[in-house]
Amino acid sequence: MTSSFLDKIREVSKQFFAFPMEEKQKYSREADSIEGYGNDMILSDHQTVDWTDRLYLTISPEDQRKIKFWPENPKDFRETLHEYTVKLQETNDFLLRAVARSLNLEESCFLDQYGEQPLVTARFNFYPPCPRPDRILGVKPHADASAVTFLLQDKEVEGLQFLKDNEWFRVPIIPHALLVNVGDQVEIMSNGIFKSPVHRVVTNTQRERNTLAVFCIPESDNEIKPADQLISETRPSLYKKVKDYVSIYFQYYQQGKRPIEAVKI
Ligand SMILES: O=C(O)CCC(=O)C(=O)O
Ligand SMILES: [Fe+2]
Repeated sequence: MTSSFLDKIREVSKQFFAFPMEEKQKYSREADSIEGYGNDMILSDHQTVDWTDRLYLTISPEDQRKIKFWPENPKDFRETLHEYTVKLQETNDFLLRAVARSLNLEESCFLDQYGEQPLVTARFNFYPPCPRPDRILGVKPHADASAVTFLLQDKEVEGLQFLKDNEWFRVPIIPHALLVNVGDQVEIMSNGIFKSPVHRVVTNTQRERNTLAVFCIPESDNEIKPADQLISETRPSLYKKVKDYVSIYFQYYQQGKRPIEAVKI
């Protein structure tokens, strides 16, 4: 992907969030559904709400797209998103084959667990300036439910941080790079060799921030599990077999718990 193409995606997402509220609200999500434009979903009385506007869209399988939520403006939004995610799916496949090879496994052993019809979703994140960054997060600490996440960061404004050894580390801006994040499902499939890291987004008082996360997720009917070759007497299976991990995930996430704990043995 060329850097001008990455800039183009940033541009269309910025343009969308810059429209007046009436325009964006044409794509508003329904109260109990994640898909569409809106704020953080409220799933629990105990949750903290993230300081963010989002546009959440299903990309693949194509027959599951809800096109009524895909912005008509800017004019090239739909086409650009489609083109971007086609490329990302190729990147996802390439990457998972390489990861398998790096562990001396059959090349397709992770990809096979995606099933015939993997799910690809996109989350456009818009973080407005926030009066109380000392108390309010753009996204609360979480690890991703996906197998793999591709994040296109803002070119000018930082905000993402990863947790390691109880300390938060900031992610620098590399304008022409995508950040690839291992999600919980690769942690499970790799029997914990690849860890799904906890991350959060901090806010700032001065500048808005735009990012786009694309999540690659195994088909929900497909069972995922640690690859057989990664289980041995010395390294037993650390995770249960699981279907539709994303549903389990959401129940835990909004209560501030780590969903992967639910599938650990
Ligand atoms: O906006 C970011 O930098 C990260 C967003 C994120 O973690 C997510 O959408 O899962
Ligand atoms: Fe995330």
